[in-house]
Amino acid sequence: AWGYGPHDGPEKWGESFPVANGPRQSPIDIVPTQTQHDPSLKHLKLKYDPATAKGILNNGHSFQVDFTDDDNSSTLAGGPVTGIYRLRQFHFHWGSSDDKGSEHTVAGTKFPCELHLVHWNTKYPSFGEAASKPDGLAVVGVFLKIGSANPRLQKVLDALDDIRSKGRQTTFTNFDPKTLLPASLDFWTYDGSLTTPPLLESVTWIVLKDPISVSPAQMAKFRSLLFTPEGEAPCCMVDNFRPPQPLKGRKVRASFK
Ligand SMILES: NS(=O)(=O)c1cccc(NC(=O)NCCCCO)c1
Ligand SMILES: [Zn+2]
Repeated sequence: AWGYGPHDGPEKWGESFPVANGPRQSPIDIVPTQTQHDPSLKHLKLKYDPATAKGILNNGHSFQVDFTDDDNSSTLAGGPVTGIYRLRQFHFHWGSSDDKGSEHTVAGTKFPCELHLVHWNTKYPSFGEAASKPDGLAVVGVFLKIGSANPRLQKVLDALDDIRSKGRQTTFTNFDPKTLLPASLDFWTYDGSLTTPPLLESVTWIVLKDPISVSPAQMAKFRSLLFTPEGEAPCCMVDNFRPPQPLKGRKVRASFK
């Protein structure tokens, strides 16, 4: 199976997932001076019901907070998308040190961490179905920047003690992911893919321009997780990011001037 190490990491994924070298792979380096402001982009409409938060899981690649997605209680609309997309889960990617960790970069700048809020298009019957369609998914990316401790992250970080090893999960309820977003919803958008295998080219990326804060101590909590299941030699869950991929002629649009 795939991972982030020297033998199973991003440089090897193409052997099992040839789409790794496809025309719309993610992440990318966003170069603001080469983006185009698109005044026709609508504002992002995010409606999240805290009651849809269900659980938190260490899946061996990251950890994710899962939401019930059997109705339109938590949705994304507007922005670059047509129709209504349902929130499925959010997760993070981070580094072994504060100088790296994000998947998207901004004019070469790496952030220590990146949050992904994953939504699927309700024109399809399920996430699994949507994940194989070119307009199936919409992922909101949020950069985390080292600064003061972010109180909004604390409930998530406090739950990590219960899911240290791969396969561990616990209940995680009454949480509004909107509290994790920056004040401004200004964004860049482009057509891309999942950043992990199966690397499906089904994601409309919506990357917020403004970061949220995270403290060094909070970053240490992310790094206390393990890639490995209980009973195996422990391997710290760090550097679970794919590096930027070739743009291959794609345009990156900005919702702001
Ligand atoms: N990192 S991301 O592009 O936001 C993204 C979003 C939704 C799913 C995925 N990747 C997967 O679900 N991969 C299947 C196995 C992952 C862990 O079980 C990646
Ligand atoms: Zn991700």
